[in-house]
Amino acid sequence: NQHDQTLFEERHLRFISNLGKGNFGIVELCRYDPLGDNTGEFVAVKKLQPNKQSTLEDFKKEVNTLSVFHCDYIVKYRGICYSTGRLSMSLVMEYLPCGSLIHYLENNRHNVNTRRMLLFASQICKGMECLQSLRYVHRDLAARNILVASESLVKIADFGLSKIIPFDKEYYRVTQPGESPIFWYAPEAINELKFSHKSDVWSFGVVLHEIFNYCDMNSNPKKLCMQEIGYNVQGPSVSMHLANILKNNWRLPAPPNCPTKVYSLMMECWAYDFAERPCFSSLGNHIETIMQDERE
Ligand SMILES: C[C@H](Nc1nc(-c2c[nH]c3ncc(Cl)cc23)ncc1F)C(=O)NCC(F)(F)F
Repeated sequence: NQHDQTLFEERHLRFISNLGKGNFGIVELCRYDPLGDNTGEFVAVKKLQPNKQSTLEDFKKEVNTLSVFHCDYIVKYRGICYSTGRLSMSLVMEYLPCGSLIHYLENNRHNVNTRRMLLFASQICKGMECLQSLRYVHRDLAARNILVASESLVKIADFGLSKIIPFDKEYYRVTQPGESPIFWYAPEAINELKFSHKSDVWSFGVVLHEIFNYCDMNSNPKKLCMQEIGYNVQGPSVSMHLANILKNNWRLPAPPNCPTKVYSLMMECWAYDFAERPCFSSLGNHIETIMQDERE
């Protein structure tokens, strides 16, 4: 709740480097060093940049979201830092030195086997079950938004686009598309801007595809979809072309050496009708069954 919010004093936050730009704003690597002797811990600080899409209120919602999540598979929120004059605020999170799953898989292809990939996938499922239990839809589930905590633990991050589904509905409809990651979007999200736990399941299928492609940038979802659509198609009509090929049952092709059972799991996540897609709990169980069969 609001009262046990851990407050970080801006004067003790020492900027080290920029980690990247997220849905809400930039994330910096800082050392929180109240003793001033460089013994303080590293933290990831997300600076809010209120723009047309996101306001301070939305940001406070993200803060509250993260603060109630006590899940091993969701990046840990540490507290907030009000900047001088309280004009803006920053979200302080744990810093995971291994970085995003894209970075990790690109650089560790040789020592990540099928079992390890399936372990990561089952952890993402568990993190999504946590989110779902609080009626949150992530809306930007992608390998770039998964953090690697260790060689056997990953965590979901970047809730900048996440929304709470209203209690009287099963989906959340956004007003403006913004710069959306449409290649990770379910058809109903592309066509009607409708987001639900089942549209997150579709995106999970795309994350599974990324993992089994070792996040190889030459065969990432955007590249493969644009190859199918045709590079001469530009701008807003891309989403219409993407919706069409999905309607005509085109799907991302099986990654090289991807086990048949894993590819059919992706295909289940990409059922055109969201009611036919599995839920995260059954996905998690299915993945653990495949893990047992995978004698590595
Ligand atoms: C916008 C920020 N971008 C980046 N973050 C980090 C990062 C390393 N270690 C980290 N530890 C805690 C956090 Cl919150 C981020 C990082 N590395 C490269 C980035 F481009 C981000 O949040 N990306 C989502 C996700 F966290 F999943 F990678």
